[in-house]
Amino acid sequence: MTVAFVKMHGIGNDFPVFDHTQPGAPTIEQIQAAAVTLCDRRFGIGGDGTISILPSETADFAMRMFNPDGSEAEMCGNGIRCFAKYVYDFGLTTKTELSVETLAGIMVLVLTVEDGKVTQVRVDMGEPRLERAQLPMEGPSGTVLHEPLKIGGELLYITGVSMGNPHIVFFPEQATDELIHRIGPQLENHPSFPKRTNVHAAQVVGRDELVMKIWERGAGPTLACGTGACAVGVAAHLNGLTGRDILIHLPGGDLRIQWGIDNHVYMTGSATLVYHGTIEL
Ligand SMILES: N[C@@H](CCC[C@H](N)C(=O)O)C(=O)O
Repeated sequence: MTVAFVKMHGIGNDFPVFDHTQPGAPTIEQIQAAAVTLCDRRFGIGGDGTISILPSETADFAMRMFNPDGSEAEMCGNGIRCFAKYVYDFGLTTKTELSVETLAGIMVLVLTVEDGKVTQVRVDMGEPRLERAQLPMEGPSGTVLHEPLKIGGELLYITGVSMGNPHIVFFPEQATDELIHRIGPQLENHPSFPKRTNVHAAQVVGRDELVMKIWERGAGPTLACGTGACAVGVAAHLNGLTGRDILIHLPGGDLRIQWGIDNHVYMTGSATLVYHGTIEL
């Protein structure tokens, strides 16, 4: 079967995007079964996960996301901005405020349109979930705030934030590639996390600015993680390191993260179309 897709990215976090609203589109089960190959950078299209656009009974659209290891993620922050650009730019909607059903709940998106194309998307990512059981992480009830954890003889102080998907954040003096490549896989697969976890090393630059390095569950090191940037923003404020409105420099670009007094986290950033293609499934 020949399947149409577009390749998109949100500050370097890249995805083959499949539109299941079109006649002749693959089923979601076919994309799930093929996710490992589709995301392979040598044997497939290549990507940090697949994004699927589906109809919804409770929102304007529904989104599903599969990681390069074939596991399904509850939510994808960079992916949902690409999703918004696709549905507007390709005429699936004329709305500039959209609701999108995800496994982490319904997200509300506000699109900035210039010359008929979406350039920026602001996403209401909902409330951060701070209870240990909501991550989930083994251990006593309560939050996971600046909690000591030994990883391979190294003592880390971790903060746990779920944005519907699990994130562990720590704050080294220098957030280097070497550090995240070493710590990331150990924390992702640590027995404390029954659903594994995304991992972020965040370096404070100022009260409203951070640099972060990323290790994604099911994907490894990536150039950006939108839900991860939200988790870093929340964790930094909870640890008294920043205010509630911050600019985060990720390896692939910048995201603005605002943790509102309504307790919702707002993420603003770009989305880019790279190319159209077809592939044999
Ligand atoms: N890149 C994403 C997150 C994708 C899912 C993640 N790997 C997980 O398994 O939770 C983002 O931009 O949020």
